[in-house]
Amino acid sequence: MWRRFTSLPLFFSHLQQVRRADELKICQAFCTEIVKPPVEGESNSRRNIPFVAFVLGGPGSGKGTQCLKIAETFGFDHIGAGDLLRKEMHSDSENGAMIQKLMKEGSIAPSEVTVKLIKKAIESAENCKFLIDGFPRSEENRVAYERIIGAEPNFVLFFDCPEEVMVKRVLNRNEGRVDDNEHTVKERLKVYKAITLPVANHYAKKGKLYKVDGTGTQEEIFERVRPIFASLRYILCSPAAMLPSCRHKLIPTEASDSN
Ligand SMILES: Nc1ncnc2c1ncn2[C@@H]1O[C@H](COP(=O)(O)OP(=O)(O)O)[C@@H](O)[C@H]1O
Ligand SMILES: O=c1ccn([C@@H]2O[C@H](COP(=O)(O)OP(=O)(O)O)[C@@H](O)[C@H]2O)c(=O)[nH]1
Ligand SMILES: [Mg+2]
Repeated sequence: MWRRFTSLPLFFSHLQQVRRADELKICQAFCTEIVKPPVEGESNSRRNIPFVAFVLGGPGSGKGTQCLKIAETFGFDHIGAGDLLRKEMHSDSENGAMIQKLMKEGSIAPSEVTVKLIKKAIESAENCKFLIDGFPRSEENRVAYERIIGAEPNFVLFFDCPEEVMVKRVLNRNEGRVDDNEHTVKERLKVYKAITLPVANHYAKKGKLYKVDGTGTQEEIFERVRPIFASLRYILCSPAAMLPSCRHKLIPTEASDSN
C-alpha cells in the first residue's frame, strides 16, 4: 500500500476519501426512518425531525449515569422518561396518583401519558438531538411513540448487565424513589424481561441496536459508549446532514394527539 503513494500528501488525501466514504455509510445507516408517508403539499422543512437515540437496559443498568456523560460530551439533550413521569407525579396533574401507584408496583404507565410528555420535552427544547432514556418499555410504548412522533429512533443503545449487579446498584441508589426497594425491583425485573426486552429485540432485528457491556466502572462503560457517538459526529455536525433547522418540526399528528 505504501508503494502506491509517492508522497505523504497523496497518502493523506486517500485517507480522507476513505473517511468520507465511511461517513456516507454511517449517514445512510443512521438516517431517520419516517414512518408516516409524506402528506401532499407538506413542505420539506415540516418533515425535518430530530435525531433520537433510545437508551434501554434493566433497572440499575446505568442508563441515566451514561446519558449524563453522553449529553455532556456529545451535546445531546437527555430526556429521562422516568424523570418526566416523576415530575408529573409530583405536580398537581390529574395523572399524579395513578403514576405513583404504577411506579410503586413496578408497572408501566399508559403509553399516551409518557409519549405526550416526551413530545412536549422535544418540542420545547432548543436542541435537535436527544437521548430518550428508559423508553420504550413495551411494544405498546414503541408503537405509540412511532404513531404520535411519526418516526422511528435513529438507533438504540442497550446496556447489558447481570441481574445481581443491577439489583445491587438500585438498592444503593438512595434517591428516595418509591420504586428503589427489594420488592419493587423484583417486579421491575419481571416486567423488564417479559415486556421491555422484546422491544430491544425488535430493534436488534432491524439492525438498530447497539449493545454495550454495562459492567465495570462508570468510566470503563463510557469508553465503550464513546466510539458509538464519536462515529456520529460527521452526521451531527455536517450542514448537509438530515438535521437542518429541525427545531420543533415534529410531524403533525392526528387531532386527538396534538396537545
Ligand atoms: N458502573 C457503575 N458502577 C457502580 N455504580 C454505578 C455505575 N453506574 C451507575 N451506578 C450507580 O448505580 C445506580 C443506578 O444507576 P442509574 O444510572 O440510575 O441506572 P438506571 O438509570 O439504568 O436505572 C446509581 O446510584 C448510580 O450512581
Ligand atoms: O417509559 C417509561 C419510563 C418509566 N416508567 C415508570 O417509571 C419507573 C422508573 O423508570 P426509570 O427509567 O426512571 O427507572 P430506571 O430504569 O432508570 O431505574 C419504571 O419502573 C416505570 O414504572 C414508565 O412507566 N414508562
Ligand atoms: Mg434511570
